[in-house]
Amino acid sequence: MKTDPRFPKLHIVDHPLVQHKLSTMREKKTPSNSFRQLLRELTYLIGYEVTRDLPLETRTIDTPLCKCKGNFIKGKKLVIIPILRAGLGMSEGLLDLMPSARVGHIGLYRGPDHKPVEYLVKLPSKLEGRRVILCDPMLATGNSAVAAVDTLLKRGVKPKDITFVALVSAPEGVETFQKAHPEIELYVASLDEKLDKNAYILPGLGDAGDRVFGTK
Ligand SMILES: O=P(O)(O)OC[C@H]1O[C@H](OP(=O)(O)OP(=O)(O)O)[C@H](O)[C@@H]1O
Ligand SMILES: O=c1cc[nH]c(=O)[nH]1
Ligand SMILES: [Mg+2]
Repeated sequence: MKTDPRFPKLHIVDHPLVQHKLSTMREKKTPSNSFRQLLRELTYLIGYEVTRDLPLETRTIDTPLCKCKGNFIKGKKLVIIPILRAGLGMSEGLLDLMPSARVGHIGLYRGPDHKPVEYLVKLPSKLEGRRVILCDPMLATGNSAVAAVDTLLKRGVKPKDITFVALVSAPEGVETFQKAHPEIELYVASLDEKLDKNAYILPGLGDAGDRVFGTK
């Protein structure tokens, strides 16, 4: 994993498998079905690092041969929250890793001036004290990520319990996010170069939602 001296909470998962799969996703010739599958596989690889600090508890179990101690993920249920639409491509992968997690949804799209417009919030009750993994493949201006976290904070989630997971990020967006929410850890597969004049990430991979769902 790499870090960047400008962004203390940013973790860049740059494993060779991650770089290979992400580069394939960036290619414009990659069709939606492969794009979706790669996004899911990349989420496993990034998710492996995101969940590295999950607490374990020990129970005695019976193997076919004897008793032994087994370690299991401990504690209150995790909550996975995709930012719709594109985040759905990552929440599926996270759920494969943690099938008993609860799932919430926050629907946002980038409206005029790249300001996020919220159109859906459906969250599990009693979010307080739960560990939340918020996911969205793209962190461009950072405005959508900031707005999604604001929504969670209003529901009583503490910043220390939130982790944000993305695939591709722009320095402008990481800066905005870390200014707004300096306590929150960010995991990405890549910190790209910059935003273009339409606030798309360069080199990026285009519009993630459209590529996941084949809408353009
Ligand atoms: O950092 P930002 O500048 O806010 O941009 C990132 C947001 O833009 C994309 O969503 P989009 O608005 O395209 O919605 P979609 O997922 O429905 O396509 C992406 O999935 C993020 O949610
Ligand atoms: O490059 C970008 C920026 C925002 N949203 C995307 O899907 N892609
Ligand atoms: Mg989109």
